[in-house]
Amino acid sequence: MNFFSAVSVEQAEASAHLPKGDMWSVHKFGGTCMGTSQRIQNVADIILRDPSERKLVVVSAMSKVTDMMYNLVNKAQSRDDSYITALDEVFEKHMAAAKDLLGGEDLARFLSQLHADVSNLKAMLRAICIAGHATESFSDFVVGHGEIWSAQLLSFAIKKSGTPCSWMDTREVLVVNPTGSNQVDPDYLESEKQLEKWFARQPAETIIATGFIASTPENIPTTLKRDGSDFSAAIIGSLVKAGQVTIWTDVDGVFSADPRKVSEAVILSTLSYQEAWEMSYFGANVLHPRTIIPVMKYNIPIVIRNMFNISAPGTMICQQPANESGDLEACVKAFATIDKLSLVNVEGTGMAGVPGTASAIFGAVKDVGANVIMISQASSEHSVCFAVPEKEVAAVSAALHVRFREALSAGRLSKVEVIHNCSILAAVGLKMASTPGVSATLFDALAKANINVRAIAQGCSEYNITVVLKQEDCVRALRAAHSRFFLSKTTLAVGIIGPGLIGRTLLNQLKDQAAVLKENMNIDLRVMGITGSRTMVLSDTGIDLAHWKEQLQTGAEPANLDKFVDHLSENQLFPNRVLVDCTADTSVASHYYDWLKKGIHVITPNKKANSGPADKYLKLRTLQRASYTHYFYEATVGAGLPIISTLRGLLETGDKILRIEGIFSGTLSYIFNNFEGTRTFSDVVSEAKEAGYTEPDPRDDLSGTDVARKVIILARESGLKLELSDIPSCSTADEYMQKLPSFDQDWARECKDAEAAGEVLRYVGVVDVVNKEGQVELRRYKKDHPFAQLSGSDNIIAFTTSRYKEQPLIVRGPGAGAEVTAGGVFSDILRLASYLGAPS
Ligand SMILES: NC(=O)c1ccc[n+]([C@@H]2O[C@H](COP(=O)([O-])OP(=O)(O)OC[C@H]3O[C@@H](n4cnc5c(N)ncnc54)[C@H](O)[C@@H]3O)[C@@H](O)[C@H]2O)c1
Ligand SMILES: N[C@@H](CCO)C(=O)O
Ligand code: NA
Repeated sequence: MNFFSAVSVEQAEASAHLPKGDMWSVHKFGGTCMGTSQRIQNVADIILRDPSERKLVVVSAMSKVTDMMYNLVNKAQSRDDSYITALDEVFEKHMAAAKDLLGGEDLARFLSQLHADVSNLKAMLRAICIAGHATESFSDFVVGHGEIWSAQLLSFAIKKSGTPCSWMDTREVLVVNPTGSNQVDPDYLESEKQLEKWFARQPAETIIATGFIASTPENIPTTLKRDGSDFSAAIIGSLVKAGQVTIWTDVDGVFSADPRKVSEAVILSTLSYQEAWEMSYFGANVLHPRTIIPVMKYNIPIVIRNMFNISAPGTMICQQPANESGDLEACVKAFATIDKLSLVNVEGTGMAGVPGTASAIFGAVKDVGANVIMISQASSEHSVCFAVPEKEVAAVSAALHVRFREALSAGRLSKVEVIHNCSILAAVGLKMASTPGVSATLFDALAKANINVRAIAQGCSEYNITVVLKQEDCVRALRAAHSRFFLSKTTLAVGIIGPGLIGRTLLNQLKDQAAVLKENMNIDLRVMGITGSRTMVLSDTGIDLAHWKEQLQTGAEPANLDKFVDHLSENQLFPNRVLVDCTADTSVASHYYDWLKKGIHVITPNKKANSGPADKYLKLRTLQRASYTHYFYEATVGAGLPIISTLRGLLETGDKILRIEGIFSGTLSYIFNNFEGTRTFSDVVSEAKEAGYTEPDPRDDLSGTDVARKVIILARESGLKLELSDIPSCSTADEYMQKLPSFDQDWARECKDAEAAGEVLRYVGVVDVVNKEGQVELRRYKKDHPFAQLSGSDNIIAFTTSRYKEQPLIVRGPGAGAEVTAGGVFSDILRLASYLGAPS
């Protein structure tokens, strides 16, 4: 019966990776899987569920047993008598497991064999103890018992259910030649012969084989050394031409990146043999490369599965990975990193065209026994750089200085330089070779996370692209690259400074919209910190925006802007970070330069930076233009109205700005539109403040300073180098405003005069690009003029340009207020997300 027809859909899906037909299905269970009697029983159940007709199961010793066995040998060698009690512990462990698992005759048979083995071992260890020395084969013989006992236990556990099952001592079958470097080479021909003999003696359809152990051609017990039982399974898989080799472990499969470093890492459903190779080189928890070779020859798929989560389908390693979509994202399978490296750079004009330089360099490296992790040389041949482990670099550097002493002193080589504290980030994927844009995307992701790449290597096989970076940047780089290829969503860590009117409105808008953005646009916005002038709250994963106010009151710590910024910039979860300055503070604005320099994007409605001293402003803009770090400030002029973006659009497409004229103050607009003499002036000003139109200090509005700042911002945007002090005295507005309430008659008369002329009074700002000046003044406009038609807090801005000469381009609408301003800031955040790669 096919077991899977009787089980859940989930388990049926799990069978998708099981081989079909009468081919052998090979399984391997490591020590952890065989850790307890219960686990051995679970292993038996998994085997019994495999519908394949022929099954060969390779097992390791129960967990910790191999170490216990080596310990026995070591004790005996050093003539420490406690090897006897240590052997008793090994015996007890297996006896207890057997008693749990088995009963009756099976138990008796296992125990009597265990007894016999243990007394043999005791005799052998005594001999070792007397000699004070164990040969390698002695020790291999002793240690191999762990596998023998676990294979026997499992085979009895399977037999218990009525399924015939034999166990195989692989020392009778696997023949290997030691290679000297703690490795062995299988002798496939000889092993195949031995295997045929074994089958002739013991035809069986379910076989439990010992992992790890083998024999030399002289029939001396040995082990597969560091490649262990995975290698046994792969060799046996290739000998029986298995339909599949399943490696059972305690993880769901191969991850797209180290899940301890990248919480969004995903399990890969397929990997090619070469990709698995690359990943294992980079220390991913995959198979040892040697394990892949035997099965690769016969195109036998290897499947990595989690025995503690049977419903997970695992990762299939095979020749032609299925379900490849061919898109950019599918080309990069995984990312891996290696830390603690140094780059060595050998440089000089005397290298170009001189054969033998590379050989001399790497000869010297080899002489000190250092391992070269990657090499890069551009075709100018003026420098060769390579990465070696940090602990080997001193010797390498010394050897190169000795080897090239003459060349260095003659100036043919200019330097042998060491760059410490480096890491490698590698993107792995077979299809990178045939897909344009992969490296561009990788480097783009790194650039956008403000990560500097020190060296690059990519062979033409293109299984991997390797970049060397500063070790401190490595995890962030890994996350930036991983999120670009795997999440395809733009993740942004946001820090909000100044949760006043605009700040808290923005936080509310973010709260209401975050889920929609995530769902529809793959934009993941996380507010990692909020700071006011007295307290701040920080979070590593994102503040709950429904409760930030309470947190800022109760769970908060004293505000500290440096700490706040460090918290955001040291955040490892999201590579893209943005500070949103919702204050009107000059000192906060003075930090933008440093933040941009750190790769933190800046968004603000605060006008102080852009209307402050011109040299500082220019320095800021120059830095920002030269980097991938963004600075957006749409809400500084006309709040949420598209003023800056309209101006930019005109300029960037080659239009010439002649004049920008407008009503830039929502507060003044409101006052002009509502002060009709029936209410007191201070009442109307209070209304404007109440409505959220005024600056934190309303005198900025009433004095005309706020308008002057906006004129400066637009003038600079248009290329004029103006200072705030270049705007002819703005005090007119202040004086006018002050007079306004007390000289009601004057005010009424002025209005009347204007009215009689068919005109109205308006407080306007002008950027006169032609004459390179800015003005702020009270003007009279005809009633049919667009500037005369405003209501509420409306702003209106007219751009006269070469293209819009007869009729200016006009933007009009509410130019102050919490919702529209916060909306303008929010849309800058989304503009940033789209610059960073969010879908449009
Ligand atoms: N109100 C509008 O319609 C409008 C429109 C466009 C632009 N803006 C600009 O938006 C900004 C905010 O305006 P608002 O009305 O929300 O002001 P607000 O006074 O209500 O809020 C400012 C907040 O910043 C905090 N703050 C001040 N200095 C700080 C510091 N050094 N560190 C941390 N927090 C600090 C204050 O405590 C306050 O909570 C201003 O720059 C303003 O010019 C406002
Ligand atoms: N206080 C400003 C807010 C918009 O910058 C105004 O009244 O226009
Ligand atoms: Na705006």
